[in-house]
Amino acid sequence: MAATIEAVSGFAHLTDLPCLRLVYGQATAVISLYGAHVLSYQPDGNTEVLYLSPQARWKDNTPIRGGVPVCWPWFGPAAAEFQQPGITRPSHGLVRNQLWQLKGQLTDHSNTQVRLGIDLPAPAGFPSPLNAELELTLSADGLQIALFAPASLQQAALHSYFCVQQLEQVEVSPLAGVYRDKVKNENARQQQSSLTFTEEIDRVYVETAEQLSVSTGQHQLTITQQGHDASVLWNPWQDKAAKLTDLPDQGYLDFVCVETARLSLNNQNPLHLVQHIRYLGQLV
Ligand SMILES: O=P(O)(O)OC[C@H]1O[C@H](O)[C@H](O)[C@@H](O)[C@@H]1O
Repeated sequence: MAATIEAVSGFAHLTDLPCLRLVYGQATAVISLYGAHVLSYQPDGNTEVLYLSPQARWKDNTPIRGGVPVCWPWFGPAAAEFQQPGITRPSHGLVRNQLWQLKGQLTDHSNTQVRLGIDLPAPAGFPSPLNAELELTLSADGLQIALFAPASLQQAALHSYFCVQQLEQVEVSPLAGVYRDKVKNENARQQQSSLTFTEEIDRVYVETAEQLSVSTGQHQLTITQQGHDASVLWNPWQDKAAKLTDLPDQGYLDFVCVETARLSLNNQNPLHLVQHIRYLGQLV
């Protein structure tokens, strides 16, 4: 069983991007040191599970559009608790556009694993420096992404973009119950157990399950989550996609985001947020 880790320069059109390529048997994954951002997961050597925008950029502090962005220590626009007068806080925290360091690597008969870390000086208004680690594990059982940080006021999300073949056939389940609808700016309740995509979707499901199934139209995935208190489901649809300069106008047809998130500001325990992606093969 091949199990290797190799430093590579560049992935897809993102030339010069410092990356690590993990191999375990037939499965491969690529993670960029910029953002500790997983860019690719191919469970069988030729099926790509993650979407990467062909217009994604990484220079000039731009976060990469696609893959699995790491949102930390806040999610979305910074809540009042993270604000400081006179300082503009970027969307989704501070680490999507930072270079992380390789802290450890391991290959053995059961998996291929890397650990990246980041240490940032205390931003204005924060009581102490910020540090986090991301562990990526590729095995016969799938790809696991785990984000760790010490106890503090924080939010986090593993903001995965999944490739889809036919958006109108995509279903994510179970996703019933209460959700925050960020498009309509209201709270709502979903009766049916699966979500389909027929309009702009930006929803925070707070009664989310430990395991979600994603049917992409051609493939079946399961997403197992730990340490989360919400799942965020996102597709920008036509009008918003047209405004995103790092996404082709029709790019919204090619992905859905299923994000494992910890959003409650009341929870100040250490962060241990996990998303485990399993590819179950082609739909028959
Ligand atoms: O454009 P970005 O900062 O990467 O954010 C992309 C999207 O991320 C999440 O899904 C949020 O819920 C959306 O409101 C946001 O539009």
